[in-house]
Amino acid sequence: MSVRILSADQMRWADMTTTEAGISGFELMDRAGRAVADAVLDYMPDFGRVVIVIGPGNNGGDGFAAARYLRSRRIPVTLVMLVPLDTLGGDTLMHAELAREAGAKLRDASSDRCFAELNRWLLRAVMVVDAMFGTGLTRPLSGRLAKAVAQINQADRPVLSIDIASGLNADSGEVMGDAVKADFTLPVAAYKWGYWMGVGPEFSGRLLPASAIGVEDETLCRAWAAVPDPSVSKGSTVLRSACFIHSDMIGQAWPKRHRLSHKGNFGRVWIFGGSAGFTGAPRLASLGALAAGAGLVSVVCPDDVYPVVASGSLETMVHSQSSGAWMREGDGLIDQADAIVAGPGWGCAQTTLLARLLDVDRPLLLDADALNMIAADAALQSRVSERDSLTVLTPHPGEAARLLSCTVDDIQSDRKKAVLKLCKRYACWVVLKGNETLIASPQGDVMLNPSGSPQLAVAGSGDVLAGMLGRQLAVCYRNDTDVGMMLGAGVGLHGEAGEQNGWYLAGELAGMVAGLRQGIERKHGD
Ligand SMILES: NC(=O)C1=CN([C@@H]2O[C@H](COP(=O)(O)OP(=O)(O)OC[C@H]3O[C@@H](n4cnc5c(N)ncnc54)[C@H](OP(=O)(O)O)[C@@H]3O)[C@@H](O)[C@H]2O)[C@@H](O)CC1
Ligand SMILES: Nc1ncnc2c1ncn2[C@@H]1O[C@H](COP(=O)(O)OP(=O)(O)O)[C@@H](O)[C@H]1O
Ligand SMILES: [K+]
Repeated sequence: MSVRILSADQMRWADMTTTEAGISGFELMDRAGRAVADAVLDYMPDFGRVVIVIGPGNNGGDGFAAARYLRSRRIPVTLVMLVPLDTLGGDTLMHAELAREAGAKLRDASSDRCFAELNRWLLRAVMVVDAMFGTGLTRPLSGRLAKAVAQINQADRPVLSIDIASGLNADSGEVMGDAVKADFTLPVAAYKWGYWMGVGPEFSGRLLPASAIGVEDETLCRAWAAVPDPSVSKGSTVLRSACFIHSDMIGQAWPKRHRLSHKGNFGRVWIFGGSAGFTGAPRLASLGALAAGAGLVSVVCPDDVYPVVASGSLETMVHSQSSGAWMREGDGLIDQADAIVAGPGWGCAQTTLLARLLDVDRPLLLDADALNMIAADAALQSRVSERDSLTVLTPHPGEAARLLSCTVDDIQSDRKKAVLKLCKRYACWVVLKGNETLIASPQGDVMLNPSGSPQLAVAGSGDVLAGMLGRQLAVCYRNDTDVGMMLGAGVGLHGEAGEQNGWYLAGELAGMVAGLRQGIERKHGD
């Protein structure tokens, strides 16, 4: 299954490259149509008529091809055309003819006189296939085409959209005039950003696995370099690759534990955080690190909150900042750290200590107040971008806006652009949190996390994530594991835990994470 995410132009380039390599447009359409028919057969609620609404481009061609495959399974099919047949392209016309020969009814709804045909057939459908527009939508829908979308949405039938819900911009997830509210979207060959950007998730319904139509993975990967991503601007890192986080990636991060393993094998995470009024944050981060499987977790907190943090932490070692033992030159305890997390609940009066941590040659995750201090201090900003060791920033949209001196709306209106800008500005890994968290490497490799839930919008869930990712970085440091895979798996598991029922406190979220993680580790033994 492909997990690549492409822009509309990149997809067009990949389609074209594939046809130049010898697979005809007709054949690609045919394979897409077969995948659509299979998906319809999987999800149609009952045996009955399938109505396929055909638009002016190749998306409609996929619809005609699907009709033939559905007919071969004796499904009654009506093809309702929103443009005259004789205006369609050659491959599409050939598929239209084959669909007719296979017994599909072709009905014209391309003029005001016969537009009522659309509603007449929609009312007789058990399922509707939206083959109006795919990646070729260039302007807002208007007139009859917009009316057709409204009628499909009003018909209250299950809708499967081919490639993308018609009317949704495949890159930005914006609605162009109006858009079909799909129950299912079947991506053709690869995923498009529009499913997740903007209001895309509200229109895409359930995303099915991308159909393999013969566009090679290598071609999809070359498309990023061949065609610039629309989000790339002067101030941002160039997007080099894009995929979404999937269960295989999550599985790889937690191999089976060796029978003779001990806590020293599973990474030591050091967490710097806590301040008066915010004593829970470093504790939640430490729970996150332990839940993700860290062997040893230490917390360093300001002296005034030391008794509170220490007394609430059974499983972690707690040091006060002034005790000094943890950061002696040469043999200080900090030398034992495999990764450092700084920021949860720390307050903004820790710039001196933060500057010292930036000098420690260990993977460093900067969260919460560490990010706020950096946003307000040009000297710290330079030190972040000049660091040689692995550095990860984990801002939520508010922190991201401070780091880029812009508004939250600027961040949220193009999150992909924002994450690439943060990479460029700070020359490090960035995890831009929120619905559909984005991770980007300094080289421009972007991962999108499709899991998660608004359940996660609760105080402390980000602290749990910071600790979890601290553990992931510790494993990278010890075992030289792929950083993108480890961060992606951490974010993915956090999202999956957030989707579970049975928790509402961030501490309980850590418990959910631990349960899922242990399940993955044990599964590797089966
Ligand atoms: N390429 C391939 O080999 C393969 C492609 N595949 C499939 O094809 C889809 C992409 O096909 P596509 O490029 O033809 O785009 P699609 O969205 O169907 O229609 C574009 C047409 O709509 C028109 N148009 C645009 N906006 C409009 C508006 N607001 N109102 C009215 N008209 C508007 C536009 O006209 P123009 O802008 O030129 O005036 C053009 O005529 C892709 O998503 C996948 O499903 C697969 O079969 C695999 C192989
Ligand atoms: N609506 C949402 N959908 C999915 N995930 C969300 C949503 N809201 C928040 N989250 C996730 O919850 C976490 C919240 O982190 P953050 O804002 O730093 O919270 P806190 O500072 O309280 O710990 C992040 O991982 C974020 O991606
Ligand atoms: K469509």
